[in-house]
Amino acid sequence: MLEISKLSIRFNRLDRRLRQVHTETIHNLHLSVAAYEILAVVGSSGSGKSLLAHAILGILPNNAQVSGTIQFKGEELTPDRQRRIRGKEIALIPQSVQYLDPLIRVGEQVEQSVRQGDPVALRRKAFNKYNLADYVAKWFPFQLSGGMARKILVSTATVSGARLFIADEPTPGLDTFAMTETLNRFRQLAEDGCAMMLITHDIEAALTVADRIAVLYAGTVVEIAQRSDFTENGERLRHPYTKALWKALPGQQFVAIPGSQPLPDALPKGCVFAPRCSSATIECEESSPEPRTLRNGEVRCLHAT
Ligand SMILES: Nc1ncnc2c1ncn2[C@@H]1O[C@H](COP(=O)(O)OP(=O)(O)OP(=O)(O)O)[C@@H](O)[C@H]1O
Ligand code: NI
Repeated sequence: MLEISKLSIRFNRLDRRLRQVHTETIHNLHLSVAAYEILAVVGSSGSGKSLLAHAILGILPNNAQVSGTIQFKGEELTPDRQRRIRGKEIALIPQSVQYLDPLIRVGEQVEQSVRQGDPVALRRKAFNKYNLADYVAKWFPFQLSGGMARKILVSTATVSGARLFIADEPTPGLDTFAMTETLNRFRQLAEDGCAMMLITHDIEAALTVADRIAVLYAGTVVEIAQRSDFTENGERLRHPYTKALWKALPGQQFVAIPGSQPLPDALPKGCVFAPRCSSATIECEESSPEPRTLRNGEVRCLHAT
């Protein structure tokens, strides 16, 4: 349903001496999501998750320069097409609850995004699925708790009848029940034939529902793995960063890797992970590896086997 290839995003700005400087925040990124599938995109803060979501929807800031191609249902997503199908065929569940209009009652906001069918009935059904009382529909966003506001954002997207959903960190602020409800709702949508992209830094949540996991690091996808690859010591994982993420989980060895993700304006020349990688060689420092297929997944590492 969605096919992204060679996506790069650069920001142009003027420096203190009024010279144009470019920072590349997403580099040569490849990704696809199919109908009936939940693809999780995991990565730490600043790895480019929200920018990726905004690029797909065509809502990047004006000073962003995009290259590469994004296809939706086999056809290129041009800015014009993005405008036409945004909120209709492709729905965003945004990261920030500030996307709710503060002056419109929340029930009405959900109803406004219905394209087909009875808006009130569909809104009621969505509220019902989420244990939101019907009177909440009359509330304004400021009256909602953080978790309720998230449920409203998810409801707004799900009543739209979209086929591709992009959920940017949909679970923070939700209690365990509400989180399970949300993730089950995504599973249901996938079973109905939708394509779901679940963006999160919570790898454990991702592993409870996703079919495949794309790991984002410093603006590029370093690995695409199957959920079943996250097992035992992580021998089935392909990239050293993914293995480190897996080992860092509380249920595993709970050991963090030293160092931090490089910032977009201080990227290493070669592999983005080389400075933190214990198996890095001179080749890794010299050139950035291209993504390649490996054991039913993808990896961007010279030494992965
Ligand atoms: N408008 C902008 N101009 C310049 N750089 C930007 C802009 N928006 C984002 N960036 C940079 O792009 C990088 C990726 O940002 P992004 O918001 O996509 O991260 P993220 O993975 O969603 O992080 P988080 O988990 O904190 O939401 C960051 O280094 C950020 O500083
Ligand atoms: Ni984000």
